[in-house]
Amino acid sequence: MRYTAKAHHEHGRTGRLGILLANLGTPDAPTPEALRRYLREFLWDPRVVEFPRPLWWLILNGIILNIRPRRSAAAYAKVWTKAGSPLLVHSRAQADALQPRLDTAFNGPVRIALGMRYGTPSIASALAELREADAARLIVLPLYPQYSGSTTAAIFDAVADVLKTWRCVPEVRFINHYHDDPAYIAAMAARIRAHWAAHGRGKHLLLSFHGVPRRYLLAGDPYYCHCQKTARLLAEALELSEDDWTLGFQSRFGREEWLKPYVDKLLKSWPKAGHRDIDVFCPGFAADCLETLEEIAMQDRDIFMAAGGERYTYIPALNDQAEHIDALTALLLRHAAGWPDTDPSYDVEALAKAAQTSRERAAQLGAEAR
Ligand SMILES: C=CC1=C(C)c2cc3[nH]c(cc4nc(cc5[nH]c(cc1n2)c(C)c5CCC(=O)O)C(CCC(=O)O)=C4C)c(C)c3C=C
Ligand SMILES: [Fe+2]
Ligand SMILES: [Fe+2]
Repeated sequence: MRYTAKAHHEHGRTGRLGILLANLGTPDAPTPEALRRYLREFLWDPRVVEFPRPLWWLILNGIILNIRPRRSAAAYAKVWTKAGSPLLVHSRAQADALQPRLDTAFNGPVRIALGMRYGTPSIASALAELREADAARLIVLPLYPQYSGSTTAAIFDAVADVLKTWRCVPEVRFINHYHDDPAYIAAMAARIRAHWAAHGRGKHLLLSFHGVPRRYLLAGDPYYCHCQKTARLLAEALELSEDDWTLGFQSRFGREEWLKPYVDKLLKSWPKAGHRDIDVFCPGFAADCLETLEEIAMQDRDIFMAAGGERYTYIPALNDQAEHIDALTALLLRHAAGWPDTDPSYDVEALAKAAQTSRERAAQLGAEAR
C-alpha cells in the first residue's frame, strides 16, 4: 500500500494534540563507525551543504568521510556520558519535563515525542508514536530559536517526507523560529544572572552562535539577522552596555567564508586587547552538545588561555531548566491558539453563538432571495 494509516477509521474520534520536539541529532556512539554513519546522513542533506551534488559526493565520500569520523569521534569521546550523547540526554530530559507541564497547561490530551533530524530516535519514529497516540493535530517545534534553512527547513523536509506517506494527514503547525520570544529571552537572562550569582561574573560576555556559510546569508537566509536580534534583546534584558558584550560565530566547517566574527579568532586576539576575564554563553543552542561542551568549553577555552586569558567561564545552555520548559510551554500554547480540543482560551459558547448567528443570517439572506 502506498499510503499508511493507523487502523480502521472510527466515527466520532476527535484525537489529541501531538507535539514533535525536534533537534539535530547525534551519533549513536563516540566511534569512527557511528560517526561515519551520522556524518554521511547529515552532510549529504542539501539543506546543510548547498553544493553541486556530483562534486560534493566525491568530496564527501572521497575525503571527508575518510578523515573526519576519527577526529570527531575523539571529540565526542571527551563529552560522552554514561547515559549517552549530551544532546540526546538533554533532549530527552526536555521532552520528559515538558509532558507533565503540557498536561496541565492545555485543557485536552497532549502527547510529546522527540525526533532527531539525523540519527535516532528519527523523526519518522516520533511521528509514528504520535499517530499511535491518536494525534489529529500536530505542532512541530524545532529546537532552533533562530531560523536557518540548514536546520529549521531540514526538519520541515523530514516531517513532510513522512507525512506524504500517510493516508490521514493531521492538521499541522510548524514553529519557524522563536528568536525574539520574550519568554525565551527572559529564560536566558535568568539563567545567566543565576550563574553570575553562584559563580561570579566575568568582565565581558561573549554570545556565541553556530555559524553558516556567508553565502547562505547573501542568498536570503534570515539566520544572521535572527542571531543579531536575539543577542541585542538578551543584552538589553541583562542591562548590558555595548562594550560589555560581543556576538560571534563558532563551528566553522570547510574552507569557504562563514559568518563573522569567528569566535576562535576573537578569543585569540582578546587577551592582548585587554579582555582577559570573560563569560561565554551560546543562545542558539537549546541543549548542550558537542559544539558547546567540547568546542566552546574546552577547545576555545584553551585558545583563550594560551593567548594570555586569565578567566574563562562557559555558562551552560538552557537544557531542561524550569524557566526553559516554561518558555517552551508558553510558546506551544500560543501556537495551539484556536484549536478547540486543547486551547484553554477557546470559548466554546462564543463560537456556538457565532455559528448560530451566521446560520440565522444565511437563512435570512435565503428568504430575501426568494
Ligand atoms: C557543514 C555544514 C554545517 C552547517 C551549515 C551547520 C549548521 C548548523 N549546525 C547547528 C547545530 C549543531 N551542529 C552540530 C554539529 C555539527 N555541525 C556540523 C556542520 C554544519 N552545521 C558538523 C559536521 C557537526 C558534527 C560534529 C563534527 O563533526 O564537527 C551540533 C552538535 C551535535 C551533537 O551531536 O552534539 C549542533 C547542535 C546549527 C544551529 C546550525 C545553523 C544554524
Ligand atoms: Fe552544525
Ligand atoms: Fe564543532
